[in-house]
Amino acid sequence: MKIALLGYGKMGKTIEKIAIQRGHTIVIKTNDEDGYDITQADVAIDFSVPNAAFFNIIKCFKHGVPVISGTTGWLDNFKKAKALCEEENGAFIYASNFSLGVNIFFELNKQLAKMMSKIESYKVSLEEIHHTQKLDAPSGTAITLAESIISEHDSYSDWSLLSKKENTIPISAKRLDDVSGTHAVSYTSNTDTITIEHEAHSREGFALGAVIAAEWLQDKTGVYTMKDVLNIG
Ligand SMILES: NC(=O)C1=CN([C@@H]2O[C@H](COP(=O)(O)OP(=O)(O)OC[C@H]3O[C@@H](n4cnc5c(N)ncnc54)[C@H](O)[C@@H]3O)[C@@H](O)[C@H]2O)C=CC1
Ligand SMILES: O=C(O)C1=N[C@H](C(=O)O)C[C@H](O)C1
Repeated sequence: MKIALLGYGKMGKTIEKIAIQRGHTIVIKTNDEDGYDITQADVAIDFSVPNAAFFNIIKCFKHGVPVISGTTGWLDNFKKAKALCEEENGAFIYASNFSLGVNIFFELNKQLAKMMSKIESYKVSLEEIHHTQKLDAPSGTAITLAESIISEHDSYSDWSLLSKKENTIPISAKRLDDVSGTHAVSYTSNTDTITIEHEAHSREGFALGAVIAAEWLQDKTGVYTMKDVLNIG
């Protein structure tokens, strides 16, 4: 596959390594919004910055190039991107986290929230830890976890950074040197705490998931998720 890397930072470089190992060719690597011909690529992988992702994605739809996006912090425009994809008969996968481990963790989180919905004595909280260069907080993965809890648990209707309000899931976002990404969901009662946690050891799991998603999407049209790609849950 000929791959365009829209965003050639920490993730773009890791994806390049994994894509080449899997026999693909990188035909575009860019940190700019233009100055390249996207139609050279069979598929585009966008890991850029929050204010560039939407533009990069819709450019791919307009030129008939399937696109994977892992960029976080741009989801105010997600519904618009979905609608444009359908209008242009494009192909699109967005995931706040492409790693297999986190996608399994997403399913565990849903199951646990469903169980906990029946037990009033436990209160939920989320913690995410990332490297200090991260632009957005809370992380996209923490938002996905919180939204799943809200959909499964009767006591919660919103999330917020460090909220103490009833019905609102508090999220703590910490920034420490060199942390690839750690997410923990905790349920605390007066007597104990249950925690499920995912810790990424490097960026390779995210990158491998993104390349697998690109391989899967290549000949399709429509809007999909990692659940479709991995066939889990
Ligand atoms: N969904 C997932 O599995 C994961 C998502 N991410 C997200 O991916 C994004 C990128 O992460 P990193 O590579 O760590 O950041 P980074 O800061 O190392 O790389 C981003 C790159 O985008 C470039 N850029 C700026 N404007 C651009 C434009 N208009 N078009 C294309 N590129 C442009 C920057 O120059 C930079 O090189 C972040 O939003 C992060 O949260 C990161 C890891 C995993
Ligand atoms: O910026 C990062 O590094 C990461 N961002 C994603 C997020 O916001 O959830 C995924 C992963 O945790 C790494």
